[in-house]
Amino acid sequence: MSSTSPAVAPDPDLAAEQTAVTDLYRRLDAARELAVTRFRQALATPIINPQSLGEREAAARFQGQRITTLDAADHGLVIGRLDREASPQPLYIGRVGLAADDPSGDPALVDWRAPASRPFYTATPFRPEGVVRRRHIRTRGRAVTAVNDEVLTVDVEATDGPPLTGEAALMAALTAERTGRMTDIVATIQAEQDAIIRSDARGVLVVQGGPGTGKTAVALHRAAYLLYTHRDRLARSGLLVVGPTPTFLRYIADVLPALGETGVLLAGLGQLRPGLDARGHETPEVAELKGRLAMVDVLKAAVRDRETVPRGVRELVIDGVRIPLRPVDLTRCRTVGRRASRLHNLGRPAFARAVVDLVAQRYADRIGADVRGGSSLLDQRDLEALRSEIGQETAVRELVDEMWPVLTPEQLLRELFADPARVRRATKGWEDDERALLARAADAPWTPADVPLLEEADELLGFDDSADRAREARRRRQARDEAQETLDLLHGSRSTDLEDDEEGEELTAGDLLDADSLADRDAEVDVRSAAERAATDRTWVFGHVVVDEAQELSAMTWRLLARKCPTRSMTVVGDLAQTGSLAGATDWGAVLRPHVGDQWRLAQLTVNYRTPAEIMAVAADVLEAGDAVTAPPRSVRSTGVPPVAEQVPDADLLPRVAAVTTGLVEAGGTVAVIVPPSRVADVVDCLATAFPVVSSGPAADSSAGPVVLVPADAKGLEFDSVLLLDPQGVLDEGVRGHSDLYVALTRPTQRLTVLYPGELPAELHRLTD
Ligand SMILES: Nc1ncnc2c1ncn2[C@@H]1O[C@H](COP(=O)(O)OP(=O)(O)OP(=O)(O)O)[C@@H](O)[C@H]1O
Repeated sequence: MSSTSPAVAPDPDLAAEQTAVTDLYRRLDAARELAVTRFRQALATPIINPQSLGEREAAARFQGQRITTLDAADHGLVIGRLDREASPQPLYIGRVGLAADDPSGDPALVDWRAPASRPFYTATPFRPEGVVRRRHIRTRGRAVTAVNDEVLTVDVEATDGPPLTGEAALMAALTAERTGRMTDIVATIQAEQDAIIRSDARGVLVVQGGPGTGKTAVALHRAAYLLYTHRDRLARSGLLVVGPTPTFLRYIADVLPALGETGVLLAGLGQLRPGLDARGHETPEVAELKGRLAMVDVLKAAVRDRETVPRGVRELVIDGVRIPLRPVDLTRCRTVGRRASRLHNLGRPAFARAVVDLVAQRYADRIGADVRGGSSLLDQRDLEALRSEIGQETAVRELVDEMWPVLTPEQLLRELFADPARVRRATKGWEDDERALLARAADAPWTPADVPLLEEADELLGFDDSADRAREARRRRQARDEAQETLDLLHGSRSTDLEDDEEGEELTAGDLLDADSLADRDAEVDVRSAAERAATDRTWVFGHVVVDEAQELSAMTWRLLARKCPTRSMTVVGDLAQTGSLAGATDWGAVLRPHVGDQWRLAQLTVNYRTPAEIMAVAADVLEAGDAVTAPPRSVRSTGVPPVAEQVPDADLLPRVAAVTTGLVEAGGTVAVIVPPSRVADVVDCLATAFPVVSSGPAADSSAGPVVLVPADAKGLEFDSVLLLDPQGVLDEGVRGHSDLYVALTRPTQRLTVLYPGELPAELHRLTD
């Protein structure tokens, strides 16, 4: 427990803080009014050319974002204050920065991410960092409801574990009912979390921590911190946050705007390919296989397999002339294509030209030979014309398409997985039962495990953008000509009597600009944010990537993320004890080595802010039984409410589930029923008769009613109450049963009930003791 003693401050303090908070809200309102005025002004700016349109859009966007940031800060604007040795004035800390009237002194409110705020999170009686007193200010709406002080200059004795910062405020936050959405922790960030949030942006930072240690919270606050401290760079390049499922992303989506950030792209594992939302299902074994790095070679082989040479001699008939093409000649054409580009689609034009040359030559030989007994009648110009005609011949085009089709990644994968013969050719040395796992109906929906494969295929295929480039070159030439005309007009119209008078020469647009830069200025300005552009551009490179529940990512997904972040500026958070997927990680070094070698650093979180000690003790037994490589986290609080286990005969199970769920709903807050996959349908049917809204699966929403989840879908989430049904089923049905049970047990913030038919698994003995 904390080494400082929280005390409820007397009323005069409350009144004084109310005055300060009211003043800060007045400044917030003024700042917002100013932003709204500027926003309107920006919209009213007349558009005289494309450039002014661009500028107008950019200004409106900037002010729009500022309004969003200020709006988000309205809730709980002020979080506390620091009284410092060096200054008679307190320093107020809040969700945004607000300027003071006197710009030479402290700001009226310091943004929680600014360096000056740091002691608010890190100062302790052992290391007060110049702070005499830290005051947490709690508010509801704009009213101050409590202030909690910590005096940091008192003598304290060392205690076990790290001291808590702002214990009273922290406990109030932790015991609050959950809403189904994550809230920010700006007011109560703890020192070990703060060190991670503000850690250097460079390199790969891995945050390993048990359930409820605030990994997700810390990752999101770090994202907000980096966007604040590296504004310019990240505004240009954007920041990607990767989470496991759409439900999880919805759960965290509110936090970043609440932290004042809008320029972040959130993506689930099925959404890492722009334009695709892959939600198909597949077995863990298939997902694991598709997640292996060996798939890179499979795809390479599959692409080469689409560059084929017919087995025997192929005869084309052109204008009645028979032209035999031998495999050896066509193989030579293929070699020309392969040498021209590493990428399949980009090699095709060279291949096609080689085929046309070959056919044209043979044709010329034939018609030349017919007339003059062997020597050609055609000169170079005739041959050129002939080539052009041959290139239009349907038979030639069909041959090119057959031997070297233009391929999209979707087409490559669809046709590969739907054809066992193709799979066999692309998987030399594989066992047949593994090959069989890759089989997929051509019209099956894409799954998250397909996403890195589609992206990899893109890397191998490339796309032929020569038509786009030609179009762009034409557009530029035209713009340049028009710009030159404008400049000529301007030049022609300037006064001639000043021509020789250097002193008094007037400058015209033509002196300052050349046609190219004028054409550039008129080019359309793309005013979308980095996140918006990144969402549609698969070649986008991010300035920083945050990965949550990172233990679930396959090797192929890591490869994809490494491509999207060549600077390797990444924050990776996860828990090896919770890995549920077969493709997931059991060792951070092994996962990261192919991409960064040993160039990554590890930070650990050890305190569980979610699960009460009574429940965590049960979860810790499961962790141990599963031969975990990690230690369980230490719970920060206990509720005095022990978890309950009840044996129920199978036949009575569903009615009992309905009754217990009703009791938990009545107790208040969010409720989840966590079940093994085989029981989902029955439990949903049963609860649907008792509650107006019951949701389940990746889209489940606990703010609307109880949710029924398998452990994989509950990952990362938390609920006030959890009913765990059939723990033995969870152990048996999961590919990593102990991880799944551990995840299920660590979701509640208040109450846990376990219902089991048959025997209680030995791991849970504590529940019956
Ligand atoms: N410093 C803090 N102040 C207040 N609440 C906190 C703090 N740190 C964490 N929490 C709360 O603890 C809960 C658990 O945090 P979070 O979900 O980030 O943990 P996690 O490590 O990601 O857990 P899991 O591994 O189960 O996904 C959340 O409700 C979060 O808001």
